[in-house]
Amino acid sequence: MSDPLLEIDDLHVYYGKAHALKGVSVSVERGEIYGVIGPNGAGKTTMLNAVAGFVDYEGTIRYDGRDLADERAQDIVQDGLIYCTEDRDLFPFFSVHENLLMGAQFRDDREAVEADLEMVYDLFPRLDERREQEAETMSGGEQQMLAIGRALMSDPEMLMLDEPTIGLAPVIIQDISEAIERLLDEGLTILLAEQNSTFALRHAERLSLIETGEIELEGTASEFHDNEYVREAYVGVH
Ligand SMILES: Nc1ncnc2c1ncn2[C@@H]1O[C@H](COP(=O)(O)OP(=O)(O)OP(=O)(O)O)[C@@H](O)[C@H]1O
Repeated sequence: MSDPLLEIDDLHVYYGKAHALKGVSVSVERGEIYGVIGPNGAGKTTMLNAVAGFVDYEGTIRYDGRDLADERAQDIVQDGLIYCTEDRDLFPFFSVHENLLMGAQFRDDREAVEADLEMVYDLFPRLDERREQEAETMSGGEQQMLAIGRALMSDPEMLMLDEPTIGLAPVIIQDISEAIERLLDEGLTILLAEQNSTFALRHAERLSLIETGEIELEGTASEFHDNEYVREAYVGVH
């Protein structure tokens, strides 16, 4: 039975005269990972930015039944929707531990926050080994893990991830893959924007392909695998 947590309907975004998103509709079911793939400049980040309220949009975005046009960014986080941007937005001079605590800034239950800290350290042992290290001195992969860990510290119901594998070594991508699978097992809902189609197809149950601001294809992972155009243009299997 359909139980959408996030519903994006007929989304349009303009940057001046440029029409960056041209009527995009996506529905993310509770507990699933939904992938959005597409080339540079397709509009993936713009879509996530619209959901986060970072850009003006036309159309409707509903989270858990509520119209996000009526909510402020802080309310969205407190309602369980968190966004891990491509820039990661860490506090560079704060330690790993301090960055993680910043993720919990809207929470009151100290015991639950402590438990989630341990959950994040268990999920990412590389962070556990670097609790006191300043974020700016960490590798790109460690920073990505920290950004995901910090997002998890808000105790989200839904996580939006923008290009979490960009520029990362396969061994680090594997660590992030395993973390994502564990989080899905625990019931987290994920909206994943990725140019790395192999990674997106490995995890996502359903996907959309966006090109120049429009959804060109929508379907299940196996439908994407079977699609010759997707294989040739995005997965590199000829
Ligand atoms: N702030 C902005 N002002 C003007 N144009 C923008 C702005 N942000 C994005 N764009 C344009 O909107 C289009 C979609 O960009 P977007 O960043 O959403 O694509 P993307 O699919 O996330 O690409 P990438 O994978 O390279 O991040 C691009 O043509 C981009 O140049």
